Amino acid sequence: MCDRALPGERFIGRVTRKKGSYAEVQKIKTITPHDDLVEAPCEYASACGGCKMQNLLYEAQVRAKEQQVHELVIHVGKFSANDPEFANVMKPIVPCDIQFNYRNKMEFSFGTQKWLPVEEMHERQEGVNDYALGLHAPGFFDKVLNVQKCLLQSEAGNTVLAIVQDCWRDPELGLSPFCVHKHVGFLKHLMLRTGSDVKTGLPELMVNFVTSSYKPELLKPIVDKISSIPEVVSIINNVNTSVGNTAVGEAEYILYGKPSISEVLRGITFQISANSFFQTNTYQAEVLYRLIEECAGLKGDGSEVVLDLFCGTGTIGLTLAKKVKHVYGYEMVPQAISDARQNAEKNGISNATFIQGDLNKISDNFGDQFPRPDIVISDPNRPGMHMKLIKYLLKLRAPRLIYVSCNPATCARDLDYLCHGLEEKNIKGCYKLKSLQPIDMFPHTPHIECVCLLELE
Ligand SMILES: C[S@@+](CC[C@H](N)C(=O)[O-])C[C@H]1O[C@@H](n2cnc3c(N)ncnc32)[C@H](O)[C@@H]1O
Repeated sequence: MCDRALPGERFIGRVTRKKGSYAEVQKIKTITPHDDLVEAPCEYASACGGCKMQNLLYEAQVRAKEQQVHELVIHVGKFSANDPEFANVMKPIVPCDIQFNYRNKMEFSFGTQKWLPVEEMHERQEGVNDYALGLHAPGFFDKVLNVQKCLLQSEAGNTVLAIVQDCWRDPELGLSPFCVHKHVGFLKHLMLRTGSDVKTGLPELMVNFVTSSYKPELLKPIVDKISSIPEVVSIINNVNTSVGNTAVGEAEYILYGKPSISEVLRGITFQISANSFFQTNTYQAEVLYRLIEECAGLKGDGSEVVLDLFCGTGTIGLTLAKKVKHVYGYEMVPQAISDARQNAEKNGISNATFIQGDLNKISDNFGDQFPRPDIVISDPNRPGMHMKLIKYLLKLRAPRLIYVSCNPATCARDLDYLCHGLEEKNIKGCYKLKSLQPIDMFPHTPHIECVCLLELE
């Protein structure tokens, strides 16, 4: 593993960590650059931890992602490339047609220590504050790269960011960034979410200030400025009094406008509140959900039961609900469950039930609340599925299982358990991998999404 090394590039590196056949390498000098090297359009690309592949031609980015999925499926998933069916199973990656302004959510941090590249260190002045608003420098929880603009977020998001950048350091406002070492200061994060007005289709924006205490009078001057932007329909204040620096607050206040924004996916309208999960690339989520529906192979006669695991705000299940008998969704975050129920109601969907629960801690009676599903959709976050859930699914033996994953490494591991079992734990696999479709949801970043179809053997 080497940060910022491009696939195919030849370079000199220093091994910084080694364990068995795994090594971490720090790049020192490029010998032969990658053939598809391009100039990154973003001025922060070389320092920001987000777009690590922006200096690689987009076509080469997706080729590299596809290759990575292939290798993981073979080495971690233990599927054989010599199997004549393997080539049919592995589908070519679906690229994203929109490579900039695609993110509907950005979380910027306020920091007391601005991160500067070595060549700009001399600009630092004694006694002058070093405050920053932007993205964490890779590997530093306390240093923030100051950014004026992010090419991945919406234009409206960049307008708000520019206004906040313009005024938040003004001493007259009395605002201070939260210091992660001393645990003092007020402003923790600025979260920007973009949705779209259901009637007009125009962008609508939620601005969420995460602060260490509730002092609306301190935010009022900034709130007054940004609420004048027509796209801004919601300004929220999440208060997080803990010493931790997460963006989720224990209390939420509305400073302006609505408590949530909306977005339309596959004809269904979704309400999105400040802390609920929603696919971050709306354009490509439309493509992803179409692929999931194709994999589901629904009969369309309203006879099938779908179990939607890790359902978030119910998006996948709700887009299928009109064609099936019933959807049962499971999710850990109570706010997401409440959004899912409201989303069902607002769209006139009465055949969907959403249940809050931790899928890492399922008990022996898990499953008593729903009939045996015809189709299971599982969309866990990066750590993948807990062994308890995998054992449950192997016992449940639903005819079709669609595994949606944002981490091909844990996806390959879980596919191995589901298809090949785990001998040392006496677990027998019972599924056959029918197709694995990588899809690029996040151009310029190393992230890869996969949709896998498994059928009962
Ligand atoms: C990748 S998201 C998928 C959300 C949804 N399927 C969608 O497409 O919008 C994963 C979801 O799993 C939820 N989650 C994470 N760990 C969980 C757990 N242990 N039990 C239940 N839900 C969990 C997260 O809150 C998040 O909403």
